[in-house]
This record gives sequence, C-alpha cells and structure tokens, in this order.
Amino acid sequence: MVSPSPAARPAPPTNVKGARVLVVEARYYDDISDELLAGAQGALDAAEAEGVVVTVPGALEIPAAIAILVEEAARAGQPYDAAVALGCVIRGETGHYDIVATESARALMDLSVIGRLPLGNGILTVETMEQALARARVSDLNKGAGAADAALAVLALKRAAAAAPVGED
Ligand SMILES: Nc1c(NC[C@H](O)[C@H](O)[C@H](O)CO)[nH]c(=O)[nH]c1=O
Ligand SMILES: CC(=O)[C@@H](O)COP(=O)(O)O
Repeated sequence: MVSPSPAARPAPPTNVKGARVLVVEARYYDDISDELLAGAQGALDAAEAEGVVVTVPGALEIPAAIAILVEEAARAGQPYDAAVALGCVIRGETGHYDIVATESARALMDLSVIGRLPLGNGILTVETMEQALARARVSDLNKGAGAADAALAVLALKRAAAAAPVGED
C-alpha cells in the first residue's frame, strides 16, 4: 500500500485577503479536532482571511450548521465568503460509519454546488485512529489546512470570475 505523503501546499491566493470564512468542526475526537482546527486556522492566517469557528457534536450535524449559519449571516448583512468542514469519522462495528461518512459528504457537496458556496471538506473518513492522527496532524498530512486551502481556492476563482465575467467584451 502506498503511504500518503504530505502534499505540497499551494501559496495562498492573492485575492482572498479579508475573506470571512465559517469553520464548522465536529468535535467527536478532541485530539483530532485540535489538529484539524490548528491546520485550518494556519491556512486562513496565511491567506489573511478571518475564520469564525463553530462546534457541533458530530459530522452529521455539520451540513445543517453551515446551511443555517450561512443563511443567518447573509440575513444579518455579514455574509460568509466560504466555509470549511472539519471532523473525523472512524469506522466502528456497524454500518453507521457509511451513513455518517457518505451523508455528510453528500450534503456538503449539495450545499457547495447549489449554494455556490466555496467549501472545503476536512471530514476525515478512516478505519483507525492511527490513520486519523496521520491525516490530522499539522506536522504530518495536515488535512485541516488542505480543506481550508481548497475553500480559499474556489473563493479565489469565484472572485476572479465576478471581477472579469467570461465573455465580457
Ligand atoms: N461515529 C461518529 C459520529 N457519529 C455521530 C453522528 O455524526 C451524529 O452526531 C449522530 O448520529 C447524531 O445525529 N460522528 C463523527 O463525527 N464521527 C464519528 O466517528
Ligand atoms: C462512525 C460511527 O458512527 C461509528 O463510530 C459508530 O460505531 P459503531 O458502528 O460501532 O456503533
């Protein structure tokens, strides 16, 4: 089996400075969440974006939390520019793993595509705690930063498209 290696992280986009990013973390495993959050916050800091962190019980609650908070922030005139989902789903004895892993991912994809919301999915779906730690640790695969980087990359694309719509003379 190929061992994953830390992916080279991209330089932060230049047009996301000051972005307001909602970070929703499912604090199901504290040690994992600490690492994912530190990684995501580091990526947002590097891009000079503002992270607003909200905690929910588990991965299944993340999509609804994002949907609710994004809508309320827009209504309040303080919209979020992007969102990051952080969590860890570790397979147990039953099929519940498949529900939690698949449904949270599916709902996040729908939220992002339908809502045109730049969204990074940092919900780990793994077999063991060891796999989770290797992916969560900032000093290792740093998947929290990867999720934040992904959200910022799509936000940069969105802002660039808005600034110069395709086909405009
Ligand atoms: N087993 C894991 C869960 N399960 C809980 C669900 O996410 C949800 O909170 C519950 O079904 C109530 O709606 N959540 C994780 O984030 N990680 C797990 O490993
Ligand atoms: C991912 C889960 O929901 C899982 O941790 C629950 O464990 P089990 O399948 O043994 O109930």
